[in-house]
Amino acid sequence: MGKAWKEHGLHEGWAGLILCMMWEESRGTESKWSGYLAALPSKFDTPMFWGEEDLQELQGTAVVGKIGRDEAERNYHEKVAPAIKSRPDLFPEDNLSKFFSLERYHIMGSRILSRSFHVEQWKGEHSEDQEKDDDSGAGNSSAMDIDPADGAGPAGDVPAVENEEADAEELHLEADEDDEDDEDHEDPADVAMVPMADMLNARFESENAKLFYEERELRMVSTKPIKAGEEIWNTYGDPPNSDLLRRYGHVDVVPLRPPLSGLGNPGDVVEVPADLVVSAVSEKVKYDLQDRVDWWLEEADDDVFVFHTDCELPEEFISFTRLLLLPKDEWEKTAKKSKLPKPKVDRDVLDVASQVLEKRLTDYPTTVEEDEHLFASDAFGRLSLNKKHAVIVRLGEKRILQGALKDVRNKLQAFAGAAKKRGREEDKGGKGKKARR
Ligand SMILES: C[S@@+](CC[C@H](N)C(=O)[O-])C[C@H]1O[C@@H](n2cnc3c(N)ncnc32)[C@H](O)[C@@H]1O
Repeated sequence: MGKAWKEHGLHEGWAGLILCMMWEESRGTESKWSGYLAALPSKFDTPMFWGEEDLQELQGTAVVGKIGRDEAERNYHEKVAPAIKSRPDLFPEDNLSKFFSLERYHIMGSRILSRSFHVEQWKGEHSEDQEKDDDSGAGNSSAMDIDPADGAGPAGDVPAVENEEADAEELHLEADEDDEDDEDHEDPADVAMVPMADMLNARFESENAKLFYEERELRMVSTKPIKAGEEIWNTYGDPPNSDLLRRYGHVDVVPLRPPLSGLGNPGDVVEVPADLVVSAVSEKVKYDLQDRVDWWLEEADDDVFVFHTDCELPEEFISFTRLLLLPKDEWEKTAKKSKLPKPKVDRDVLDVASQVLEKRLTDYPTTVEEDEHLFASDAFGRLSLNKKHAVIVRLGEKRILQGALKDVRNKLQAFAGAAKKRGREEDKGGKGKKARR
């Protein structure tokens, strides 16, 4: 890897890959990728390109904090623009506004975000052609040519394919990865554009084809019989709608499963920050919670709890809430043993959970009832695509919160009912004894 490449920080994150793609595009038909690049879209429905008014509609959802526009622009100004300026031989002045603008940078970034594959470590030898490419300087590199550092393992089960493919690895679209820690920390060698393989759409649990690669060959293989005229679906890892929208600009709307009903994405999630639990508990107890919080972050490292469409309280959420509620002596014992509290719900945990869920629901500008009503109305059909997507994403999150809240309230009622019954029995028992005395 060239020294200058590293000095400009182009070896980390996506900036270098984006610059390569912009450079290839600037070469027009001289680039061996020109046909491919010309077939890629330049318009995206992802929130990266939304105006302020549409973004407001996503308030409260996991999308808002993850768009990464500022970070991308910082990379452009701090890494890419200085690199471009330093090599007028590669990036001539009259090409700059057409091919190397900030706008083109965002477009290339979005092409990668929506179309790249996460590749396995390249174990084969480089062919002569590849070596030539590698040697020809920063602008001629590509993700497939770079020696990867630590390759990611294949995702999921390898479906039964013909014998000769037994050793093939699955190549999965980037969304399979938990990209919480964002693209900027990614090793660019793990990210590859794969022309043709990126033609396929995906829908929740609809996959009937998968991409495999052997040492020198990529193969898209059907994994189920596909009738003539049927769509061939790849998988993007069935992410929640918040991620589908952020990365691809579309959402999944299919039948939901109990306890939820209606249409949405069964892969949806909602994030609940641990801070909300700390606030709710601190209203109930007099002691300081900081030691417990610090201990939790050391031991479990979860500052956000992820709720799924089963609407259950996540085990980590219960364990953390119990930790904060432990009497002093038990907390000291727990800290000594370095063992997280068992995820067992009791009245106090449910009380806290109900407060937390109610509070989390107020992060959204509209209520779940308002969105359900809008989603089912004719007015929904008249909304712009962005607004429709925003309603579907935030409704999906709110349904989980509401489902979890309903379950918590039912359990609280059951506790209250059981306590009343116990009280009545004790009363009866007490009176009985008195009477006997
Ligand atoms: C890997 S590409 C798939 C090929 C794409 N259809 C194309 O024509 O270039 C991913 C993009 O396809 C579109 N897409 C994939 N699955 C979709 C779906 N279920 N509904 C709507 N759009 C979808 C989204 O725009 C997404 O950004």
